[in-house]
Amino acid sequence: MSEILNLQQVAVNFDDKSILSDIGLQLDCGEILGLLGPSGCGKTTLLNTLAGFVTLAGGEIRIDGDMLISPKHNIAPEHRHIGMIFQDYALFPHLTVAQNIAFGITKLTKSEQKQRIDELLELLKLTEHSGRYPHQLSGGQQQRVAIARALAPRPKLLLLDEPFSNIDARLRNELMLEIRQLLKKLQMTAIFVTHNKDEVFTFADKVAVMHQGKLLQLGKPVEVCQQPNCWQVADFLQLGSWIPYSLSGKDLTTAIGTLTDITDVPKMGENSFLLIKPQDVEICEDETQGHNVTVNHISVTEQGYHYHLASSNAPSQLTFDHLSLYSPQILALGQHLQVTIKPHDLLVFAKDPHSFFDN
Ligand SMILES: Nc1ncnc2c1ncn2[C@@H]1O[C@H](COP(=O)(O)OP(=O)(O)OP(=O)(O)O)[C@@H](O)[C@H]1O
Repeated sequence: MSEILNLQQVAVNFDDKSILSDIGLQLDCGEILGLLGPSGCGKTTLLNTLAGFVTLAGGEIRIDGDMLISPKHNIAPEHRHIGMIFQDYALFPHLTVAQNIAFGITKLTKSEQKQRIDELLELLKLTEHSGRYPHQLSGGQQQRVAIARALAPRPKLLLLDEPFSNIDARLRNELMLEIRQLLKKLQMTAIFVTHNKDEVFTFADKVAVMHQGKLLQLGKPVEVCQQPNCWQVADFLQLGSWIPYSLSGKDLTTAIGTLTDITDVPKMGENSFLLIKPQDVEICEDETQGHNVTVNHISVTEQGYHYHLASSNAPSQLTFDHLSLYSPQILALGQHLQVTIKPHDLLVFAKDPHSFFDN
């Protein structure tokens, strides 16, 4: 598959302050990338840099192989063949749906314009709304118009800044699936920004997790979930709970049990914690064993209950106050119980004292 986008060591500064540094990523034709990360990490700045609204301080961007953008060689936004969809859609309020879509294709002949507009109206199920103004449309319909307008000039890359944040939760999933199918049908390469990990898993082929202007991890959603490469990625994606542990030979001990004969013994560094995913914890049915945790919060989920557990009776260096357990079983607040860790591939990370989730 041909490469549409290649970024090497991209850097951006605002007022001499580094906002993006050492960003490298590649996208093949038709791939959809979800950009994820905490507020202020630089997601929108990266989209604006690709679109040409922000200039590079370092590195290079290559679009479709032959277009090279670097600090010494800038290319104006209108010549980059990139379509952008803003969070508030930025439709022209005084233009109809059809006129909004026509905005970027005025160089085509009138009949070519009409053919392209009709095609897009049909593709985005807007035909019956073509004469309406943006204020006469729902949020979802306005978003379709924004997508149609961005697709009209046949861009090589589509950028979407939080495309689903203004859509009510009930329609969001349906719309995400529909737009994903549309982009796939058109073999359109796209990058979208989101705060929501569920959107990434529904909409993206690849996920890029950013933190403080850097790209921490890039990969398929399933890879990033199963093998997060650092504490920030695992924690931002809320992959599990962090509990302390101690190591003795091949035995790894926690407040909820010891895993023996660990072959891949994780190195214990300062501030290292074990990541426990909800599927790694199970309740021991044998009540004669006593208890090692207490239920200190309960929330209801579609599948059952989400319990927050705190360790009880553990030596002080192994205590924890938050371990997630999902179960259909009904437990009471304050109830003591015994849980164990199922043997699994251990994920151990050092906690960064300055990371965003500590604030
Ligand atoms: N025009 C600007 N001038 C100076 N600093 C800016 C400018 N635009 C953004 N920044 C700073 O750059 C950093 C990254 O901002 P950006 O909007 O790209 O983050 P983001 O990840 O998209 O955040 P959010 O998720 O909240 O939209 C922030 O610290 C922000 O304050």
